[in-house]
Order: sequence, then structure tokens, then C-alpha cells
Amino acid sequence: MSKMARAGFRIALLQLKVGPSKADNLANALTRIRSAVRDNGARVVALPECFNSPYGTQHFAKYAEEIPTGETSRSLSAVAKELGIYLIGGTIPERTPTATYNTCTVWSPEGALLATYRKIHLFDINIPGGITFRESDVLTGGDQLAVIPIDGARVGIGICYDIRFDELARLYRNKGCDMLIYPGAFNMKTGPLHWELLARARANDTQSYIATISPARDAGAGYIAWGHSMVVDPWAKVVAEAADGEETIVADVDFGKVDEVRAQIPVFSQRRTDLYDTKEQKC
Ligand SMILES: NC(=O)CCC(=O)C(=O)O
Repeated sequence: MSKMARAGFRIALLQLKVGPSKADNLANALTRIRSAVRDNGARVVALPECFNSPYGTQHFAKYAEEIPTGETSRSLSAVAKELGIYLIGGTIPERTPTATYNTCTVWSPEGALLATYRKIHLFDINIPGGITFRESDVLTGGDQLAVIPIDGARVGIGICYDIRFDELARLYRNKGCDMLIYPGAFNMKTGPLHWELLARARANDTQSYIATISPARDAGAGYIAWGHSMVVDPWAKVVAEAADGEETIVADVDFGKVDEVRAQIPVFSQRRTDLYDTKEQKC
């Protein structure tokens, strides 16, 4: 008897303009979430890294909010409920009594907070003549994975620099994920070199859908985001890609394709875990 094909969903990635006004950033996100659903029929909508604040260590404390009581959380919850969608709320700087995190919230069609994911690998790099950045000067890294069941699929969350760590993606595959979603803001040095490469690499490693969601590029910003939000299928093929400006892109993800690739190239069951393995220590 043939196995019933698994369903999928339509996802919209919102490559949003982000400026210094939190109120404007939030209002723009809400307008574009509504139109992604009304005009494009999205079931799942995903926002970029740092969508309510400019991206920069000097900005995080000022824009940080508590989750889920802050105004951004309350707005995302309300709009998810109004539209009956799953909302991957990009990231915002999160304030707690003891630390600041770079955090993604995920909201249900009823407006409930399904998960929070705090960026595990902080973006600390130094490329002389290119870019130096140290999130760890002001942020604390998270230590929990987040897996969200959506319409029969399992979706894992990572944030930007996290995509460089194949071990994290492997843990999500071990947990049965079919899709990984990474809000992210690569820059003009590493973006052209690594953004697509890493999205396709993680798709190929895990035989999963990958979505990466960037802010729109703003040549006048202190940190210039690369853009090019994309959806990659489990064959590692780019199926939707934005340019660098403000844009919504839409893709129909089909989890039957995940099953197909995994059956036809069964690397997961062929791993030599007697020789090597990637296991959770804590999460
Ligand atoms: N926001 C980030 O984590 C940026 C990561 C990045 O640009 C990279 O090259 O990695």
C-alpha cells in the first residue's frame, strides 16, 4: 500500500525595511503581515532578525523588551490571532532581569506563544578590512532548541550566525524536523560569500526545507544587511529568493518532497554513528 503523501503550507518571508523608529518598524511589519495573508494566502509568515530595532550592539539595550509582555510580543500575538496564522516573529532584543538575548518568538493561529528561541551562537567575528562584530559584548547566548509542530510538519528555529553550525541543524534533524527557519542579517562581506551557500548546505545536510529571512538592505545603515531572503528545498535548490530591497516572497513547501529525498538518498540511516555522532548535551 502506498504511503499517503504529506501536506505542506504556503510560507511568506517578509524582507522588511528597518529604521530607527520602533513604532514605524512594528507598524510596517503588521501591514506587511496582513497583506502576505490577504494577498498571498500565507499560512505561515516569517520576519527577519532584529525587525523592530536597527542591528547593532549599541541599539540592543534601548530597543529590548520583555517577552511576552512587551509591545512587540503583544502586537505579534494579536495579528497572528486576527489572521489565524503561524507567525515566526523574526527576532527582537529580549530583556530579562539578568541578561539581554537575541530572541525569536513563534505565535499560534490562536495568538498563543508556542516557543521562544534565544540565539545560541553569538555573532563574534573579526575580518580585518571587512567586518568586526561582537554580539557577546552585550548579549547572552541561549541554550535551548525550539521545535514547533505546524500542520503535521516539525519546524526548528535558528538565528543567523547559528546557520554556520551544522551540529545545530543535525540536532534538529535528529528531533525529526522537516524545515529549519533562520531569521538572519548577514552583511556585505559574508553575505555574498556564504548566505546562499550555508542555506543550501543546511538543506543538503538535513534534507529539509530551509528559510532565511533578512532585513532589507539600507545603504545608509550602520550595519548593512545583505538581503536575499530565500527558501531552499530539501534537494538544496533555491525555490524563492528576494533581491535586496523591501520585498515579500512566497513559497509552497511540500513535505512529500522531504520524504522523497530522504527515501531516495538515505544518508541519515547510513551514518556511521559507531564512528561519529552529534548528540545534545543539555538542550
Ligand atoms: N546577525 C548575524 O548573526 C550575522 C551573521 C553573519 O553575517 C555571518 O557572516 O555569519
